[in-house]
Amino acid sequence: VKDTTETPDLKQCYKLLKLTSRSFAAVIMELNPELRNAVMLFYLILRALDTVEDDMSIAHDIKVPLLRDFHKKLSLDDWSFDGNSPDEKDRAVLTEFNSILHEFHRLNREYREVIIKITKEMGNGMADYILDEEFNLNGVQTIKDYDMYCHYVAGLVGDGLTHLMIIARFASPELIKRPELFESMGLFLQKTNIIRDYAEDIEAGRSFWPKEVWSIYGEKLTDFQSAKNTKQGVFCINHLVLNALEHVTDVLTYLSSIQEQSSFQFCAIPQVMAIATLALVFNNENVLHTNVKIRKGTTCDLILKSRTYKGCVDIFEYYLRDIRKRLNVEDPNYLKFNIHVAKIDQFI
Ligand SMILES: COc1cccc([C@H]2O[C@H](CC(=O)N[C@@H](CC(=O)O)C(=O)O)C(=O)N(CC(C)(C)C)c3ccc(Cl)cc32)c1OC
Repeated sequence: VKDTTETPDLKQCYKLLKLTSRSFAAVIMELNPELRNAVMLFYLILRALDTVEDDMSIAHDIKVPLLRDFHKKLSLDDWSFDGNSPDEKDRAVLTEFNSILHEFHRLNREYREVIIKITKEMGNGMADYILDEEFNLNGVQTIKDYDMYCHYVAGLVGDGLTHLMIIARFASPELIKRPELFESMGLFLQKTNIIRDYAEDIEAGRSFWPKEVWSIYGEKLTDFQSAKNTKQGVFCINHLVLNALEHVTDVLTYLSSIQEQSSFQFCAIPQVMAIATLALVFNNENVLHTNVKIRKGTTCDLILKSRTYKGCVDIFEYYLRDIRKRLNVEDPNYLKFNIHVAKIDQFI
């Protein structure tokens, strides 16, 4: 019989989850008990990895091996790390890592193997980027580099979660043969975040917009912040939105393969938030100066409507039409947009 007692460690883990991301934590809490702890622990381990990577006070010769070997910490009974990440909620995940480890060892072996495998690949991907001089100096170059970067930070998460759901028998094993589908689940979310976070990232001295795209519209990535380049900046946003929309058919195909209600909602909610965010950033010059967010009321509607597959398709259809209506004839992307959105319409 499954031991479902709430140990003090498990309570501590859920406290950490609520601390790290209120809204998404609620979605994880709704998951079927068979999957809830595995996903919660996977989420916290990923946050711990992110916190190490983001902690600028850790010297490279410490950080690189720590990231590459992070998956080996998951085999220890006790381990924690006193970082100096600016954010208290992120620091806690590392200082309280013992609770995560104790609960991790109570997971079904197959779940643990998936989480260890993804943690290893992501940790090594992060370490490679830290050592990649060209990436640190000039940022993301080609669209291929853009997709690869998003693979390491987000595609791998889609990979891991898909395998956890298949082990739990909540998703069709057919998905294993379609890695491009779970890759798109990650890339659609990450590309939406990268487009939306332009102003915040430039402020932090970085951006992940690929040079192959932004160099069509400007000399330097920071150019779009000055008023005279606003129009070019908006065309660049639209080009990146069009690139992200290429993942829509994969996302909808993936969602149609999830067979358990709480897992379906867990997967659907971030995707419908992302399409609503893409519609918000499309043709929106505010993105060049601030972090735009969809309204709370919209979020509630999306969560309710995304409970069924048809509801999700309706949401995507609504926002794709909305974007198409606002296409600007002088936008160089005009023709490509129309062709692509029409293709998605056929799919839907
Ligand atoms: C099949 O794949 C998925 C199915 C369901 C959810 C997610 C994905 O959704 C959240 C949703 C989330 O975390 N939303 C935030 C809002 C925000 O960050 O803007 C929130 O609601 O707080 C998200 O954004 N990321 C982060 C990455 C995109 C880097 C993977 C994420 C990080 C860890 C986990 Cl375990 C899961 C996810 C999936 O991952 C692709």
